[in-house]
Amino acid sequence: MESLFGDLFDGTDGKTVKFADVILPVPIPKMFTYKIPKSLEDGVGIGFRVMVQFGSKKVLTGIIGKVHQKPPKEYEAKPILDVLDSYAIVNPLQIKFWAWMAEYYCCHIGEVMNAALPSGLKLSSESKIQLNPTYDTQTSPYPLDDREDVILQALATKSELSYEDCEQLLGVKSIHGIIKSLIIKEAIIVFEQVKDKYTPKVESRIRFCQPYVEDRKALESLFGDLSSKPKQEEILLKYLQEVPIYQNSDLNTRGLEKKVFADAGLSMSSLKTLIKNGVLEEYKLIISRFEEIKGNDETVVLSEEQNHAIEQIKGSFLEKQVILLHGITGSGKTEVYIKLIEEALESGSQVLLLLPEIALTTQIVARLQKVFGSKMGVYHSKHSDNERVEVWNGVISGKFSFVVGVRSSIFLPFDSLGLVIVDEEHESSYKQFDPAPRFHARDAAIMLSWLHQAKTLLGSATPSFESYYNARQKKYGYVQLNKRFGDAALPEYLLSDILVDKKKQLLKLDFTRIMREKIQEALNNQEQVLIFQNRRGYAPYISCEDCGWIPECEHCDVSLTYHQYSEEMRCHYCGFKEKVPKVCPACGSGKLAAVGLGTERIEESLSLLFPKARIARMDLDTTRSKYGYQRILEDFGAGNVDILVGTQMITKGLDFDKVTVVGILDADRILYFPDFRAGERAFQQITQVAGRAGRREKKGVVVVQTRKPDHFVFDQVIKADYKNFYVQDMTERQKFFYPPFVKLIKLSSRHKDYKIAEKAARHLHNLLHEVQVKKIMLGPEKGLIGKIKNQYIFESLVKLDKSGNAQAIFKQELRKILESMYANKEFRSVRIIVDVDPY
Ligand SMILES: Nc1ncnc2c1ncn2[C@@H]1O[C@H](COP(=O)(O)OP(=O)(O)OP(=O)(O)O)[C@@H](O)[C@H]1O
Ligand SMILES: [Zn+2]
Repeated sequence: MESLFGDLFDGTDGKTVKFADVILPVPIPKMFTYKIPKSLEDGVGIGFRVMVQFGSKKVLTGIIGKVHQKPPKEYEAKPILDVLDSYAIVNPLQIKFWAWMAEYYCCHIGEVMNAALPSGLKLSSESKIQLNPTYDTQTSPYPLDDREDVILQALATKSELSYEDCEQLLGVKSIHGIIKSLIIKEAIIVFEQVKDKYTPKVESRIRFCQPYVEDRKALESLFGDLSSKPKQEEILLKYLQEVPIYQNSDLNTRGLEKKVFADAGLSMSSLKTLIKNGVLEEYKLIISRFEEIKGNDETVVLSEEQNHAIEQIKGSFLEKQVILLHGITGSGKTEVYIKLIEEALESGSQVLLLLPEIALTTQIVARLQKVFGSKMGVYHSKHSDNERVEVWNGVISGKFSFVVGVRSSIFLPFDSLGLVIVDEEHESSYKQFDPAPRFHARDAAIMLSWLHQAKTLLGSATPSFESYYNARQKKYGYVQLNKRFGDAALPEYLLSDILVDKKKQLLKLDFTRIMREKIQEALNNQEQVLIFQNRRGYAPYISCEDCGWIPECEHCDVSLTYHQYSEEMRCHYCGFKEKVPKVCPACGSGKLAAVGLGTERIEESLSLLFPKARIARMDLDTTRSKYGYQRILEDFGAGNVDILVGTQMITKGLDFDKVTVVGILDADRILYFPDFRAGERAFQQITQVAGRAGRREKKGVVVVQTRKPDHFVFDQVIKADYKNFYVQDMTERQKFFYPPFVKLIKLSSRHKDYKIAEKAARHLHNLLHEVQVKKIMLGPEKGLIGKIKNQYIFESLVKLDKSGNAQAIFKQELRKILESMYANKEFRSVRIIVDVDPY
């Protein structure tokens, strides 16, 4: 073992040894210190991926978060085994950002790293075995059994075997027992082989061998030689036609895609001969997965309002870091963003535009691509892992100075952001609920932007109340766009009372008379209709008309949703599926009926009510494929569909000129949601769907079906009186201690044993109660859904005072309490989930 002295000083030059704190993908809330071996010292720094030994058996890959000269106190640092990169794939600003996120959202920095890196950059390691060089069959005190012998013999000829190889070799399902025995007998050694998961896309290309490029005479005589071989001649002529090296010999370097020859119907065997004879050569080129797109300078003339808003924004940015752009639906916010993005790019900064869900905003992306072309990277979940790595690397190399993306794009390796825009900033899809980090991308983006000393613009027609509150408190700047672009009018609302129509027997297949009339009118005029219902499947549930039995998920505390198309009932929480029973399992009655409305059922009803109309549906079930959304929206945009039924997916940012009627089938579902933000969400959702109607010359109509037409939310939505609604709602929130007046933290304890889950929740609650800061604590009680995937859930809610350092103290204590709980044998198997800002 090395002496302490030898640990600090390496070799004879007396220089201090360097250490690296490495972020590892393990659920332990800290970084781990390793020694940087002299041989690697020049090749590493913050942001490099390294391999290290973790524990006694495992080899893990992590990222260096810090380099320093302090050896760890509690343990002796092991050396870094290897460095995987020749440049830092993560920059110091990102590490700062990760650290902030772990701190704020009370999670581990390793979890943040996991969320941040595209999986193509994460390394997978695979366990392999090799012969232990010190092992000798003759002298070993432990005899091997037959199966162990087979493995050892195989290792004598092959230097390594994977677990899978061994399983195949012996024809067994699980090899672990045998491997363990071989390790104990010291016959083999297990090691991890790291595989880099990203594979660049390569293209086969053809070009002339250099002598023919340099020497024109050689080329001419070559054609002479080939005059009796027309097929080979054809190939060369095709090449020269596409790559005129006579005019510019440099062109040969890039050559021609091999596929071109095949596409032209030329002989592939002649091509092979030319390569064999040293005339042409084949080589591989790494190419981008993204098509080259040229921006065109299509000039849009901004309206007076838009210009005015831009001036105000620029003025306000002189004083404020964050500005809220409150522009009504259809007011033309996109063009305002474009102008600001152009200016930021011209000044040499990077720009990030966040959208709630790219797949749904294909329209905006298409518009932006026209302006910014290949400067713009697009980053979202429907991209493959390899495509994501290319965007990541493109940001590092400078290829993409502007990125449009969903919430995970805040993790891209930007180093000089100048502007961050968050479009539809009120959208709940910016919040990541599971797994940790449970962050809100808008809030995190503001922090990111601050770290870069950049500006943030939040845009929405229906701002979140937090952002509006911050604007009214003058913490944010505030700019409005109060008119629709091109003088389009806001739509008219018609409230249609479901109960009245029911009584008068005017309700047909869940559609009220007014709703049916308005749809018919639109169809007669060759206009389009959007129908909104935030529930997919056929019906929320099935019920027995005789005994009231309702089928429930075996693993979760929820009823199963009926999907008629596949004739099954599914759990939307865990994916559990079951065929619909023929008779009620409780009472044997055959009267099982579907209750409630899902998008599938609405689609069916519409086809019965309007047999001539072309109807499409857009929800999670119809958009699972990569281009699912795009296809439906393109079809709708091209006028191939008259009525589009959908969930909240159809509310976001859609801009279609022929939509004149929007129908909301069951507004009460939106109104009565058990959450302190129910009112705010209802106002936002109704205004947003409605905002899809009448975005051009013709005024739109919004038909809202409800059992409560005099609910106060409707009144405010119709008057488009955002401010008044906000003021009323805020009075309530202040009275009952809800955000933005307090900070909310939700803690849930999950366990498969009901009693243990409950006990842990109580224990945690009591410990937190002791923390000496101003707060209110609720619970612990059974979660709104008491069981998910066989885990019972108990929740506590903490309302923290926002002033002073209550938050910091509380989070610090919380961390200690969690550690003590994990150290407690009784609660070790309980999953405790901390959710900061759980909304
Ligand atoms: N200066 C302009 N010149 C021509 N067309 C414009 C201009 N500004 C906006 N438009 C058009 O007006 C329509 C509405 O604009 P946009 O989609 O940007 O609205 P928005 O503010 O994002 O609305 P929402 O919040 O409803 O998504 C679009 O069709 C857009 O192309
Ligand atoms: Zn379930």
